[in-house]
Amino acid sequence: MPAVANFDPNSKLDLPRNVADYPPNVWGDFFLQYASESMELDQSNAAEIDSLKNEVRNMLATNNEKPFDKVKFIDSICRLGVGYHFEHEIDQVLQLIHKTYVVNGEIILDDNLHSLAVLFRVLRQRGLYVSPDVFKKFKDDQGIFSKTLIADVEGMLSLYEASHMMIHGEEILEEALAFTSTHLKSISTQLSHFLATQVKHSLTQSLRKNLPRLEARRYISVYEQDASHNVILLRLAKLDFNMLQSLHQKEFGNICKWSKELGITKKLPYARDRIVECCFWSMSVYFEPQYSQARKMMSKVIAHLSFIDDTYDSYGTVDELELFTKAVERWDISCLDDLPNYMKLLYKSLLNVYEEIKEETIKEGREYTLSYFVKDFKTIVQAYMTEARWLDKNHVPTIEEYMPISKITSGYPVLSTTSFVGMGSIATEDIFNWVTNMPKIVNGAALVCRLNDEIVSNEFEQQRGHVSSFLECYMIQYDTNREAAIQECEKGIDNAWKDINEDYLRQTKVPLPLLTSVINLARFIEVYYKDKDHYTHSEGLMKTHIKALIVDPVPV
Ligand SMILES: CC(C)=CCC/C(C)=C/COP(=O)(O)OP(=O)(O)O
Repeated sequence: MPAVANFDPNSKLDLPRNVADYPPNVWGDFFLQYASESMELDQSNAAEIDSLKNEVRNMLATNNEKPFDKVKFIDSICRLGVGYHFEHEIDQVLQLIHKTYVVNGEIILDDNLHSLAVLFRVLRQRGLYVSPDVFKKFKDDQGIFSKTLIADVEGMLSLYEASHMMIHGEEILEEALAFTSTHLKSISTQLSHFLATQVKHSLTQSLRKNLPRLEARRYISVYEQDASHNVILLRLAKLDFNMLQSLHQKEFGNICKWSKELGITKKLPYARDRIVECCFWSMSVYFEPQYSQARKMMSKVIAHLSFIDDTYDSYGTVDELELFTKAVERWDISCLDDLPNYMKLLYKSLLNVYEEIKEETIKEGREYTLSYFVKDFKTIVQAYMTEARWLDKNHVPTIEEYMPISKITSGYPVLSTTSFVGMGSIATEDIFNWVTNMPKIVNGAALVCRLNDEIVSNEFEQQRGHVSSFLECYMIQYDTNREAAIQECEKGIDNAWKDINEDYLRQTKVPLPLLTSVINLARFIEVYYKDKDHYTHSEGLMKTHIKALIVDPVPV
């Protein structure tokens, strides 16, 4: 039995515990250097940023440009990560374009494939419906996409990116995705290094499924190499990126300091020590300065979910877990006495985080958010308990039993709700009612999380005792093999994205920033649970990305 199994002198030593052999934390105390009392934005370039913002705002307001040029300019602004400064202006321009050039969903403007595909994607990204029939004219007499398009790499790439906005029943976008993926892959060896890099990147990480801040970091250098780039916009993107980065650094520093003082990772050595990655998770949900406080709360909640997940998945015995579940159901500090020592620590710390959240929401007059948060938190802990009981009894659930529970234990329903707690008055009580009743977009994000996690984590988890995964349940229920089960997962993920896109388009009562938070949760999974679980194995891609986004400034 691994050494950590007996770390708590008051826990029962003779009990079998499924301790996982998690890799250590890869950051140590690195971020402590950035801890800071003052959370003011760095003012050194503030005046220049303001003046650049004004110039870009004026460019957005001029009416003498062709609609396609305007849309491409807006696309660059958004990809460069500075769209949040111009939400109102961008909205006005796109609403007007939609009103003028889209009739009954059909785009009535004409241009080449690249321009039409960018227009299609940009409008849908704003939640404005446009029909994909605009791409029909690029098909030949046999009804398939014309081979002549293969030479148009820019058009193919744009059609590929546009196809990821697909909703259910859009056959033409399915065909577009298959066509562009196949041909972009096969021609990539014949392209210039610059173009081949763009193609390769898009094929592994489409724009729709990529995190905005990662895209900004990458696109700044792509845009810079485009001879026709807008110098003002580029300079704004660079300065703004670095200004926000220094805020993120302070936030990471402060949370690391809090975690070190709390000392919980030392006291719960069976759990993953991933505080930096938890900060990165919440920074991926929203990066804008107005969500600094929201990130702080969310990082702490993610950290606790991670400890609790490891307690249920690995160290806790089923009897101890029953006690912890009851304590969470009662949500009262008096439950502390019922718990074994190591759980006391976790429970107390969880309630402290809750008190902090409560204080903040009371300050904002938004206490109504709290009951929704607590309800979702209880639900996830009860679902963890169901999984622990299954494991204890060696019960292999049917897919019908497994999916509703495992969508909850993906953590994404409670994290969607948590993300809204810090988003201010746009997240009204009606919206909390909506988000906590598993709307399609949250269900989709939970599925993206659960099914991707199943594909990449299954073997590592089954080495120790772990509740049966989707793959096992499916293989047993349908008497089939692993490949078929993985295929079913992939199909589920594709469908989940269509649900996400559909709900995103159809929601008129939910402001886009809220929907974007949920999409960003799904995107995080698409990046960090793709080829492996980079949260648990955080030394590779995860570390490289954290370094690029939080540590290394963009050269200016
Ligand atoms: C989204 C949330 C809740 C983040 C907190 C950290 C966490 C539990 C990650 C998933 O771990 P895992 O891959 O071990 O998940 P599971 O145990 O569900 O397979």
